[in-house]
Amino acid sequence: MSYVDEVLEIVKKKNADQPEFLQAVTEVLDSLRPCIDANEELYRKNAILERITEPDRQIMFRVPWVDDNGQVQVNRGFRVQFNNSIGPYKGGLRLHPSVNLGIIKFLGFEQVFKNSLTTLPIGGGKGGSDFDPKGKSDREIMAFCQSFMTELCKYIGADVDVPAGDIGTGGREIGFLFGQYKRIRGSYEGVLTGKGLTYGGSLARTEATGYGLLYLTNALLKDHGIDIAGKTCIVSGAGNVAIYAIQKAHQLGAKCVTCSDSTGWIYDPEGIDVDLLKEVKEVKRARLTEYAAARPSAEYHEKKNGEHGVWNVKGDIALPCATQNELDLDDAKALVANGVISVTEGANMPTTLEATKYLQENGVLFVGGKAANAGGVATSALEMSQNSERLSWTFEEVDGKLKGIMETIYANISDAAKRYGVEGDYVAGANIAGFEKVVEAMLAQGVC
Ligand SMILES: NC(=O)C1=CN([C@@H]2O[C@H](COP(=O)(O)OP(=O)(O)OC[C@H]3O[C@@H](n4cnc5c(N)ncnc54)[C@H](OP(=O)(O)O)[C@@H]3O)[C@@H](O)[C@H]2O)C=CC1
Ligand SMILES: O=C(O)CCC(=O)C(=O)O
Repeated sequence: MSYVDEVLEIVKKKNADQPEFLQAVTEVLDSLRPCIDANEELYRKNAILERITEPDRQIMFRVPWVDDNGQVQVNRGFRVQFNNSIGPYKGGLRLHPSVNLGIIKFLGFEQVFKNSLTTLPIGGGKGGSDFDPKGKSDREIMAFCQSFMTELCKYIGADVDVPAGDIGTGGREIGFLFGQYKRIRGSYEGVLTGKGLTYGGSLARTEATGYGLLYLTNALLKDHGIDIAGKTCIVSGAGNVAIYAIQKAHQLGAKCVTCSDSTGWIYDPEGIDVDLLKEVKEVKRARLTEYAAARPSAEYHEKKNGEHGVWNVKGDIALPCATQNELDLDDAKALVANGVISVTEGANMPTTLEATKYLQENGVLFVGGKAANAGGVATSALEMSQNSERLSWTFEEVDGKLKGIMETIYANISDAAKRYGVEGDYVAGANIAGFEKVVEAMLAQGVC
C-alpha cells in the first residue's frame, strides 16, 4: 500500500465522525501523491503525513453567557491550533450553529496550506462556536464574546496564536473580543486581526478576501488569454467575501448577476448593486428580500433543497463565497452545461470532491479556496506587521501588496503543478506548493 493510502486509512479510522475533516484531508493527500512518491523514504521516516494531519492541540471549552431575558445560555467554544512550523497559529473564528470539532479541524487543516501559500510567516489554526449571532442584540453579542475570550485568552497571543473573523464574526465581534483580551491580560497587542481602524486594524482588511479572489481570478484568466472585462459572474453568499468580490469584479469590468444568503438568492440581470447589498447585509443585517424590495430589476428566489439556486444561472465565472459543500455534482453539471469558464473559490471548500473532479475533467479552470481566498489571511499578516512596527500603511500600499501576493500565489501554484507533471491542476499545485514549505520547516525543526 502506498504511504498516502496508509495514512488516509489511519486518518479515517481516527476521525470517522468528522466528514468535513476527512474530505479536506482526502483532497490534500490525494493531490500530493506525485510529490510524496518523489520523497517517500524521507517523509515516511519522519512520519510527515501522520504529523501534518494531527493538530498540535484542540481546545474545547464551555461558554456561558446571559441573554436579554436574564436566562443563562451555554455554548461550546473551540480553538484548533493545527501547525505552527512556519509562524504563529493564524486563522478565523466561526460563529454559526453548525460549528463542531470536525468543521473547525477541516478549516484549521486547510489554513496550514493556505497560510503557507501567502509567502508570509503564519501557521494554521481555526476556532469558533456553535453560537448563532442571528437575531441577537448587541449586548448579547458582547456577553457571548466576553465569555468566549475569558477562556480563549489563556491560549493566544501576538506571537502565539492570532485569531480573526470568519462566518458570523465581523468587526463588531472582533472589537468585543479585543476589549476583553486587553482587560484580562492587560496587554495592548496585535492578538487579533480584522480590528477597527482606531485600534490597530489595517486598511483594506475588510475588502481583502473578496478583492484577493478577483486579483487571482484575473491572473488565471489572463494566463489563459481571457479578458475578464465584459464577463458575467455568478456569485453565492452575501457576506464579507461575496460583497467585496462583487465590488472588485465590477471595478475590473465584469458584471455579477447573483448573490445568496442562507434563506434565498437574487438574480439581478442589471448587475448587483453593491451599495444596496452592503446596506441590507452589513448595516441592517437583514434578509435578501429587502434587496429585492428596493431594486426593481432583481428577482428573489426562496432557497429550496434540491434546486441549483445560483448555479443554474448562465455565466462565465463562478465565485462560490458562502460556505462548505454548497456546490455539488449536479450544480457542477449545470455550470458546465451553461459554458462556465472558471470556478474560483472565495469560501472554504465550497465545492464537493465529486464536483471538483467533474469541473476539472470538463475543462473548467478551477482554483480552490486555499489559493483563491488567501488574500484575507495574507492581509491579516500585513496587519500583524503594521502592529509590530506600530505604523499604519495607506489603503493603496496594502491593496498593492495584496495584489502582488495573489499574483505570486497564482504563479507559484501554476509552477508547482508543472514541476510535478500535472500542469493546469491548480488544486494539486496549491497543495504541493503549500505543503513543500511547511515540510521543509518541519524537517528543519526536528521531531516535534
Ligand atoms: N472573511 C474572511 O476574511 C474569509 C472568509 N473565508 C470563507 O468565506 C466564506 C464566507 O465567509 P464570510 O463572507 O466572511 O462570512 P459572512 O458571515 O460575512 O457571510 C456568509 C454569507 O454566506 C451566507 N451563507 C451561509 N451559509 C449559507 C448557505 N448554506 N447557503 C447560502 N448562503 C449561505 C450567509 O447568509 P446569511 O446572511 O443568511 O447568514 C452570508 O450571507 C466562508 O467559507 C469563510 O470560511 C475565507 C477566507 C477569509
Ligand atoms: O485573517 C485571518 O486570520 C482569518 C482568515 C480565515 O479564517 C481564512 O482564511 O479562512
